[in-house]
Order: sequence, then structure tokens, then C-alpha cells
Amino acid sequence: MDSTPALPAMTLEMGTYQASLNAQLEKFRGHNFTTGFWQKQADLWVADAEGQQSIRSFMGWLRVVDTMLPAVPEIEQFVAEVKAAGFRHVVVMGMGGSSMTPIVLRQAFEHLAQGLPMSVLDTTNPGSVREIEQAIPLAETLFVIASKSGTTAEPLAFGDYFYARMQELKGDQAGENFVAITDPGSQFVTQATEQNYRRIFLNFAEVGGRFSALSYFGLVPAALFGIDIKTLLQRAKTMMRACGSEGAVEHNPGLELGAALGVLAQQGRDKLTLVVPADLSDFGLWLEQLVAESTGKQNTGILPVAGDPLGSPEVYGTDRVFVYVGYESLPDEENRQQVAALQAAGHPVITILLHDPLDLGAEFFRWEVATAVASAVLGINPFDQPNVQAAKTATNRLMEVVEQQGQLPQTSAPTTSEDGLDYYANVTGNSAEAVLKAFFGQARPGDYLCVQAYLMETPALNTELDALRQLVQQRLHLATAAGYGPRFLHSTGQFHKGGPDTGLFLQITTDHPHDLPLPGRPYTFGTFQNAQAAGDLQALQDYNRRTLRVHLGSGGEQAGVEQLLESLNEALSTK
Ligand SMILES: O=P(O)(O)OC[C@H]1O[C@H](O)[C@H](O)[C@@H](O)[C@@H]1O
Repeated sequence: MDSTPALPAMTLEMGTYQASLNAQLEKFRGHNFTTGFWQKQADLWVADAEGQQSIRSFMGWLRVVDTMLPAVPEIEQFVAEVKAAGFRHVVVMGMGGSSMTPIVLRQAFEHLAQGLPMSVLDTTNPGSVREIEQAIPLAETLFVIASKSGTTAEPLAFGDYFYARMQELKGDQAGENFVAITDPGSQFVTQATEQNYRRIFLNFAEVGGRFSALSYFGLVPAALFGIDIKTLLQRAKTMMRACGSEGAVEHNPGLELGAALGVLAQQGRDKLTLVVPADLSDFGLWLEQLVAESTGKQNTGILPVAGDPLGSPEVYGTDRVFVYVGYESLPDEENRQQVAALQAAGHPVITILLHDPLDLGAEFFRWEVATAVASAVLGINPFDQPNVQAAKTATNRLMEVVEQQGQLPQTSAPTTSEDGLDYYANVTGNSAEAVLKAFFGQARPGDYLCVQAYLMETPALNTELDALRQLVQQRLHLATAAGYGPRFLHSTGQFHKGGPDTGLFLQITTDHPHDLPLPGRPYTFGTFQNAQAAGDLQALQDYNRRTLRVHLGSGGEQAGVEQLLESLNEALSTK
């Protein structure tokens, strides 16, 4: 692949919203916005002093390319050393911004990169942990534990689990299979040092997790996977220049995109519906954590909708903007035709065409700028996540009970139980159908359904969840989102609680008949995952969100979801 930096092309078809976008750009020009943006002029976002301080201290990502280009030889040398030491597999473990970039890059470069095979662990589901453990050559696997703060519960638990496994194999030498990526001074640095980790990569300060794609968090896994990180950064550099402080506002690709998204959100088109070819589907996960966590606060925000089954124009309300991200040379006809039909029907459509997967370097940067700019239009601080903590606090409280009593506290009785499934709802009903009908009966135009699956991700389950989303979209014309817990807690979880009160939350939980103990702790992975579900449900309810928890019991996850789908089909057909 050549490394010629050429920007991926972007077109904005704003339709009737073009005048509002022009007005916003004019306003930016008047305020000398681009220059102020690069000078971290925090009053472009918010008026309060605390918010401004936070903004100023989290804009180090603007210079990330210049900081990381000189680090490329060091990273590549590390990769050579790891290969020479006989490692045959990499497992990246982290949550949210610390794991999303490897997920996207692994998928996009699956058939191109020739480095070490890579898995990413970002769930406490015991089945998923076991699946990874069984698939890897344990003694020859390098575990990369990525946590900026070094305090996030999940990666620390993953680390403890696999470190104990490695000690069984290698005793005192266990640390040679472990690598840390974290912030200087984090408590994880102390632990990794004590456990003799092979390497500790200290990230540079002033970069929040979701803006860390082009720092060590994205680049170390990318290089291990065999991606040409120098070219990835050079593509980002071209985008950085185009978004730079001297260019005209109308030729600044990040600013234009952000202004468009901000203006559309202000006018109710706040569901950024992403349409991508199959091997870019995980880009949606990355975008979700960036955009939803940055903008979803103070009852406003932009919700990226990824993986929503694409329908004909009439199933969509006026709450959408469609964003197509694909490859210039890939026809992807079905998607492109549907997007064209949506545009013809009056929906705003944004199209971005990449030359090849290395352009993701440029896109990471474009979307980071765009997210910060959209946040300025909305008048919010893009760099905090005040409502993520609510779920963490509720979970921690439950884990204290587990530590004292050995199990989670009993929940109150279900609203109703049927076919082995328990329904816990904010509405009443004495059958599954009645509860589902009442729950979805609360939907208003512009709302969205969010399916929160605290289950083991499998292709079969993904198909079931897609069918569930499709049913709701077709019958109720609602936007639908789906996420696996706890992954989404570090991503769209912020928007669910801090964004507008437009979500209907369908949480799906299970018993864990094949659970996995956590060495040195009085609880299992399954209990941990269920505590995270219960903690988030509590937080959602504290924010008066509309919730329905369906507990599948121990009858099998897929069978349970199939049963739920059947009941939902009945409930929505007679609505
Ligand atoms: O990298 P860490 O400090 O472990 O954080 C991982 C994730 O945790 C939190 O949930 C934040 O809201 C995310 O923005 C962050 O990416």
C-alpha cells in the first residue's frame, strides 16, 4: 500500500438543513473558531470555569500525531522483540476507548495484516473469557492490558485471571507474557512493575480514553497485528493539517462534519445512523463510544446508531442523519442504493469514501475533531462523562454486598414470569405479552429502543438481536441500538443516562450455569457481570428512564432470546 497522504472524500447532502449549516459556519468564521479551537479556547464550549479547565486539560490529542510519529521505531522494535521471543498470539484487554481501536483495526485489516493473531477481551461474561482462553496458545500469548486510569475494574480482573493462569505455567516468569498501557503514575504502573511485566507503555497526558485511538492504546496493538502504523499516522497527519488552524472554515473536513452533526442534532436529527460495508461494521462501536460518550449529557447529544437494519425511507422519522462510510473502490451496491433512496426522500446524508483501511488513521482524527466541534455547537464539554460513574457506583455498592454475603442481594418479585423468562418492568401487566405491550406503548416519536445484552456474544445471538431490532423498527418506526454489557457501559452508557430522555431500555440478563471463578476474589465473572447489569439498571431507574429487564434464567441464552422474540412478535402485532 502506498503512503501517499490523500484525504478520504466527504460529501454532505444536507437538503433543507443546508441554510442552518451555512449559518453555523458563518458564526464560526465570525468567532475565529478554528484558531480558538487549536488554542484550546475553552469558552468556545462552555461558560463555567471548571468545565473550561477540564476542556483545556484534555486536548492533547490534537498533537497526537506529532507526538507518536517519533515513537514508531520504538513500537516496531518492541514488536520484533516479541516475535523473536516466540509469541504467537496477542490478547488486548480493556474497556471503552482502551479497546475499541484494536477492535476496529483487527476487523478492517483482517485479510491484509500479517502480524500476530489478536483477540480483544472487553466483557466479564464467563463464556467469552473461557472462549478466549480455549482458543489461544496460553504460554505463547502476550496479554496487553490497556487502562488509562489503571483503575477500571474489568481489565484489572482480566489481568488477575490470566496472570494466575500464567503463574500456574511459568511461576515467577509469568510477567514476561504481560504488557501494560496506562497513564504515568497510575496505580496499575505499581502493580505491573511488581509483577515484572515485560513492558509498560506510558501514554502521554491530556488525552481522554475515547480520544486515544492514535496514541499507544491504538498503535501498540495495531503494530503487533502487523499494521503499518507509520502510514496510519501519516494519513492522520494529512487530516490534521486539513483540520488545522490556518485553513478556511469551509475546507476544514472535521469542522464541517461536526458543525453539520451539531446543527442537525439541534433540529431533532440526533440519531447518527451509520451505514457501512461488512468489514467496517466495528467502526460503529468506535464511533459510538466517541460520539455518544462525548455528547450525551445535559439532556442533549447525538446517538450513533450502528447496525440498525437498513429499511426503506418510510420506516424512518425525522430524527435521522445517515452517514455512509465505505471504500471508494468497493461498489457495496445495496447499501449505497438504499442510502441514495433515503437522500431522495429528504433525509440528510453524509458520505465518506476511504481509499483503503489505512485511511482509518485519518478518520479517527476527523471524527475526533468533528465530535469536539459538534459539542461546541451543543454547548457541552466533550471530555467528561459524568453519568458513567452512576452505574459504576451502584455496581460497587452491590459488589460490597457480594463480598460480605457471598451473593447478590435478592431482587423484588418480577412483574410477570412466562415460559421460563422473568420480566421486571416499569409498567404493569400479568403476561409477557401484556408487559411488552405496555412497555412499548410508552414509545413516542423520536424515541429509540436500546437492547442491552449481558450475554455471551456469538454470531447466532447477533442474528437474534438483529431480528428483534428489525421487528421493533418495522412495527414502531423507532431507531434501535444494541450493545453487549458491560462493553456499552463505557460507551453509549453515558448517553443513556445523561442524554435526552428518549430511550426505552430492554436489558437481558441470564444465570451463568457455566460460571468462572476469579482467583483471589470471593465472586465469579458471572456474578460480576450480573452486578454490572443490576448497577446500571439501578442508575437508569434513578434517572427515571423507561426500563424492562428480561431475565432468561438458566434455560440457554439463545433459546431465551428466541422466546422473547416470539412474545414480542405477538405483543407488537396486535398493537
Ligand atoms: O482506560 P480506562 O481508564 O480503563 O477507561 C476505560 C473507559 O472507562 C470509562 O468508562 C470511560 O467512561 C471511558 O471513556 C474509558 O475509555
